[in-house]
Parts: sequence; C-alpha cells; structure tokens
Amino acid sequence: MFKTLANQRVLLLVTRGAPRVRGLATQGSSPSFAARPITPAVLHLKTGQSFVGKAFGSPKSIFGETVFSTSITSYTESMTDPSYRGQILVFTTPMIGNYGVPQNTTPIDSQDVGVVLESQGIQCSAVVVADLAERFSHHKAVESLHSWCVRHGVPGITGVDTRAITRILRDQGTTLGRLAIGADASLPAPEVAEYWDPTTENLVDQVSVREPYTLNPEGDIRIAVLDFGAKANIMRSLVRRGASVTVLPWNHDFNSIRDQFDGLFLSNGPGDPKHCMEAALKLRKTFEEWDKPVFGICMGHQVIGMAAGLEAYRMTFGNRGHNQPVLALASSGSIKAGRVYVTSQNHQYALKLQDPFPNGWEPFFINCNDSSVEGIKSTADSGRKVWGVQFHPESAGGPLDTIEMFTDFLAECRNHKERSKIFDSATIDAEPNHSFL
Ligand SMILES: NC(=O)CC[C@H](N)C(=O)O
Repeated sequence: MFKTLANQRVLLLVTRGAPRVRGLATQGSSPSFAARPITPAVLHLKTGQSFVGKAFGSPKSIFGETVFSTSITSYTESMTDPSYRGQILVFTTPMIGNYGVPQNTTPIDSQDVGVVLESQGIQCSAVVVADLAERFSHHKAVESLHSWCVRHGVPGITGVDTRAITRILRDQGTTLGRLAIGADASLPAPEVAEYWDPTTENLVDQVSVREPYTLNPEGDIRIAVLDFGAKANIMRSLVRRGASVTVLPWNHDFNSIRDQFDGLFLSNGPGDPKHCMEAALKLRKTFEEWDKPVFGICMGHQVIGMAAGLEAYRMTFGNRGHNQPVLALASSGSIKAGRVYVTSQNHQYALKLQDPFPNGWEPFFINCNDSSVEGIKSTADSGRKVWGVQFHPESAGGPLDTIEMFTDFLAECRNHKERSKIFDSATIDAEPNHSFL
C-alpha cells in the first residue's frame, strides 16, 4: 500500500514537472540535440596514471598542471578566472554543463567592466569532467559548454572517474598532465621530461592588462588596481561601491603616480608568486613612504606578504572550491575575531606562518581545514591600514560571507581622504601670515 502511494507521488511529480521543463526549453536551452561523433581522449599524469574518456570542446592536445576544484556551481566563472591559466581543471562535481554558458559581453559604459563572466575568454588550458551535460537549460544560456570550449580553443575530456583523479592529486599533490585528443590519444604517454610546467613562466605577465584604463571616472575616491590577472568581479565590487578604478599593469611604477590615488588594490593572479617579487619590492617602498589603505586578494595578498618580509611556499594540492572555512583571528571592519567565514578559493601557494610575524604585521585569518595562513593585516599601532586575504571576498562564484571587506576598504580610503583634507586645511591655517612683513 505504502509502496503504491509512494510510486503515485513520484509519478505525480514527474507529470507536474514536465510542462515546466518544456516551457524552459523555448529559451536558453540546447537547440535540436544531435549526438556528436565520439573522439577519443586520454588524460596522462606525469606520475604515470592515464584516464581514457571522450573528447569535447576544441580537438587539440595540450600540457598543463592538473588541479581539482570542489565547487559545485559556477564552472563558467571558474573557467574565466585568469588564476587558472596553464591549468587542467578537474571538477569533482559529477555533472558539468547543465546550465550552458551565457553571453559574455555587456554594453561597455563607465559603470561596467564589459564582461558578465570573470574575463573575456576561457583561461584554463583544459577541463576534465565526469559527465558532460550535452543538453543545457538556463534563461541566460546562449550555448553549450562544448561549443564555448570549441570557440575558445580549449579541449575537454568527459567520461572519466574524477573522484579517482582527485584522490591521486590529493595524495601526491598537483601534478603535471597531458590531455591527448583524437589520434594523439592512441600514442604512448609522453616522457617525463616532455611535460610542460606552467609555473616556470611568468603567467601574470601573460594575463595582466597592457595599458592602464579607468572605470567610473566620476567615483568619489580613486583606487588603483595592480592587475596580476584580476577577476572582473573585483572591479565590479569596487565600482558598485562608488569608487573610480584605474587598472594598471602588474609591474607598473605605482610609486611615481601614487599621490593621484586614495587607495591601492592588488588583485589575484596565476602561477608562482616568486615571479612577482619585482612588484613586492616596489610595494615595500610604497609602505615606507605612503600611508593610504592597501588591500590585496590571493596573489595580491601573497605580494603584500612578500613585501612585509614573509615567505610564500607551494602547497601540496592547494585550495580550490567555494566551501573553504576560515577563522578570523582579529577584528577589523565587518570581520569579527572568532567567527568562521565560508570562502571561495583558488590557490596553490600560501604565506608561511612564521613566529614572530614581521614587525607591524599580524595574522588575520587561518584556514580551519589545513591551518594555512588565510590573511594578514597591519597591526593597530603600525600607522597603516593594509589587509591581504588568500580567499576571494568577491566570490564569483561562491559565498558572499566576506564581501563587505570591499566596503571596509573603501570606508578606510574615504576616512583617510577626509582626514587628509582636515589636516591640509589645518596646516594652511597654521601657516604664519607673512603679508604684514
Ligand atoms: N587566485 C590567485 O590569485 C592564486 C595565486 C597564486 N597563483 C596561487 O596559486 O597561489
């Protein structure tokens, strides 16, 4: 009796659900679906393991660094994050592609950053999914994950056990890989020496903006962004809070123009932070001579740490996902000491927790899973307002637990600007009046 009722309920749900699914199909869903011919693909790891599957996206073979992400949504945002440059991205979520890909352009005006996703195109070298959704459905979707990858020349493999790959990567760490497509898939795995290691290159230089540009020039405060491979949502988060944002190349001589700005922001970016030592040394000079607020995210946080005298190291498999818990060790603005915040992350390197911390600096956040440093800040008595966080407060995708850190940063920039105005007028008033001499 119970069984029959339960079955009826299931049937009811199915029939009730059907018209809604048909309704959606008229907009933003797969056009007429035709099965693609099967192209073989193999993912080889430098350590000797190989995984056989089916190709999708661009039919070309590539090398890269194989990493895994535990995020369950936002494959479009992750794939356009410049920090994934040079990486073969394995999604642990079994089915990827269900909601397709949106149009990635917005009308460019001074308030907008010109893209809907995190950059103009796909940044990772390849994607690895257990089960590619060939059909998609979303009101904003204009194409499938497969066709988007074809347009951007990015290959993918599906039909492989991403749990098995992830367990290998968790045990042995992020590993160099080769995705072999089509005829290449029947060739033997490459020799160990053939694997290309993207971290030997300065990837930041490949993704950073070439020429400075300004968004929202009417903003009440001027923020300079050093672009190490910035996600678009960082610029959106600053512009939406009223700031004028000038994006500069990662190695720009900020010190020569710093007086035009009310604050400095250092973005995320791909690869090994040691390639950004030049920026860290310039920033050290900034800290010595300029007391306006500075905020950095991910690579930006690592550069702040190196400028402060901390060391960056390579983690075993890094943290990539949208569910990383971090514990705040200090209070600052919207952040309260003792609280745990769930964060979005994508990094392979971290700052070393050293004891004692350099003078004028303190740990700000710590990762609840692996105790890695998740943030640093200048101490209250340092005379500076500087924060660096390893996670992404702007998320895209991921939780918005720490989004108010942008408000905190801009509030400090506005405070500093106001204080300097008062100080400047007080200085002018206090100047001796020589007119009677
Ligand atoms: N998202 C980032 O900025 C990453 C920083 C650096 N490339 C790392 O992997 O640690």
